[in-house]
Amino acid sequence: MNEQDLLLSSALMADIDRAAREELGIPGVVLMENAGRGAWEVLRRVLQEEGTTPAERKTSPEGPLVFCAGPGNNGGDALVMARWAFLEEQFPLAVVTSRAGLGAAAEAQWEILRRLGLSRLVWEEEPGAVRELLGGARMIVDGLSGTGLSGALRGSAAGLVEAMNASGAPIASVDLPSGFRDDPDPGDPRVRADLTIVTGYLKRSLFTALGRPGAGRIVQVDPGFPPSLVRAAVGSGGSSPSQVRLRNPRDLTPRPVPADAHKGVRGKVGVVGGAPGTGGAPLLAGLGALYGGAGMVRVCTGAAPGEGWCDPSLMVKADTRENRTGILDWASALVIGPGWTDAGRDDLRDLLGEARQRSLPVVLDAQALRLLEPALVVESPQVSGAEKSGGEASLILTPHPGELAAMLGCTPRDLACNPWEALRKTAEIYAAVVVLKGSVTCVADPDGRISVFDGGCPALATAGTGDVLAGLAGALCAAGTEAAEAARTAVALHLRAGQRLASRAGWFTARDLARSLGEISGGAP
Ligand SMILES: NC(=O)C1=CN([C@@H]2O[C@H](COP(=O)(O)OP(=O)(O)OC[C@H]3O[C@@H](n4cnc5c(N)ncnc54)[C@H](OP(=O)(O)O)[C@@H]3O)[C@@H](O)[C@H]2O)[C@@H](O)CC1
Ligand SMILES: [K+]
Repeated sequence: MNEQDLLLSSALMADIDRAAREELGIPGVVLMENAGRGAWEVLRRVLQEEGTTPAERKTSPEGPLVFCAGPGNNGGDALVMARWAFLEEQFPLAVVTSRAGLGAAAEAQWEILRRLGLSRLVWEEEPGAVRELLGGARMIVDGLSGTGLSGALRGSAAGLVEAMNASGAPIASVDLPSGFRDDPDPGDPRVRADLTIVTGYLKRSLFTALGRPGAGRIVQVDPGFPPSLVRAAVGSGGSSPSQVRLRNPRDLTPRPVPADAHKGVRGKVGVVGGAPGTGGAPLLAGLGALYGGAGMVRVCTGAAPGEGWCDPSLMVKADTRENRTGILDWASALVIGPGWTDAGRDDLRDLLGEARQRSLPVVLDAQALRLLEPALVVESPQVSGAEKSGGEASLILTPHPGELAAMLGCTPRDLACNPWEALRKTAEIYAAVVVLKGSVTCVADPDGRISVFDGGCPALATAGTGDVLAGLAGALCAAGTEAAEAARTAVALHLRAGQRLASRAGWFTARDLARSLGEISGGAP
């Protein structure tokens, strides 16, 4: 399976599944066998690894693997897994189905198990016995629903999901944690999985703010889809608007700096922000830029002199009209917004306009995103990118979900459920690169591509880390990297620095993060 990093909607995955069967004539039972056997091999490896079960789950080492199957092909996959587990004779196991009547493919798989001598419990008929079984499971395999779910899980399956979550046993979901769908509601019943074994391509619902915490570790198996099908479905060019890809942070590194590069050629970053009480933010952005390789950083701050002072390497000036003009003439990229509040709003809008006129790359962060008002209505068809963007200069927006929601007139909850179209439209309409920050961070290009970065850690969600990111993106732009690549590289380096610090030192501050960034972007091993 090529294109392994593509994130697809469940609906598109179901289309590809159908095309494999109907257009290419690959029997569904073959795909199911490949999916189920591959998923079992993943699960067996996980069971054999030491300490893979999360501490908060109770494990019953001698307990059975409980395979829970729904009526569809997702249930069929789980029953194929049960067969391979049974044939290996290593693990005690039990089978549960949500209801007695199954669809044809799942029924065929159950019939094989029945003839092999296995029995099953039916949730609808014996809920008490099923609860008891689940409570003593070594691991629950969740095959209630996958890409075929329509609407929120209802009826017996919803009840079984609740019982699985309440059991306290670890859960491995097949393809998707049951209940996941393309357009979910936060209140949907859904499995909270420790491991998700994806059959086929990765699904977008796993990488939203709502979905990611409930998917656990994500592993892919290939049921044998011809890659031509997915290429035909999403477009083989790099700019298809429907392309959402998972990126490995290790694949993105800053451009090498020549050994003789002096500070003048490594880029000059100007930071404008700060207000009384939030003086640390622009300085942290400045540090992010310095540790990201900028040769020089100037900060214009509206905070009181000395407030948040953190490093003598930063050239700090008061935020006056004169100093702003000076920074415009001097900088090779600007970061506008860290720690800024509303004071002098028109002035700052002028600064943004002037920077854009001069084709100076700009990173717009925090409250300064409001300079892009009037509020954008995402659906608004009459607003073209050219009218809104005001030129070709590169613009990077770095909102958190609350800030993006305010720009779009939606709620953070909407973005948590399904951010893809909102992100794509925002990038297109502003002709900007949009970095939506979170435990999963997404970078949307104006041409419609979205890069997804997984693996955020709680320590990265600490005050000031976003300022460091904005400064780093500014440094990469100042060094001549194109805006989208600069934003993606900044997110990747920021994530790696955070992961590295968290594994070494646990909690950390934004200032520590900036330093760690220096090690990584400077090429320390
Ligand atoms: N693509 C691939 O790579 C391959 C796909 N494969 C696998 O197939 C999976 C897709 O299978 P699928 O299409 O049969 O649907 P699935 O996810 O089992 O769930 C739907 C079932 O649940 C039911 N149901 C529906 N809505 C409901 C609701 N709101 N509340 C309650 N119940 C609801 C509905 O039954 P109904 O109630 O309509 O009788 C239906 O039977 C996919 O995720 C992957 O695991 C592999 O085998 C091969 C390679
Ligand atoms: K499932």
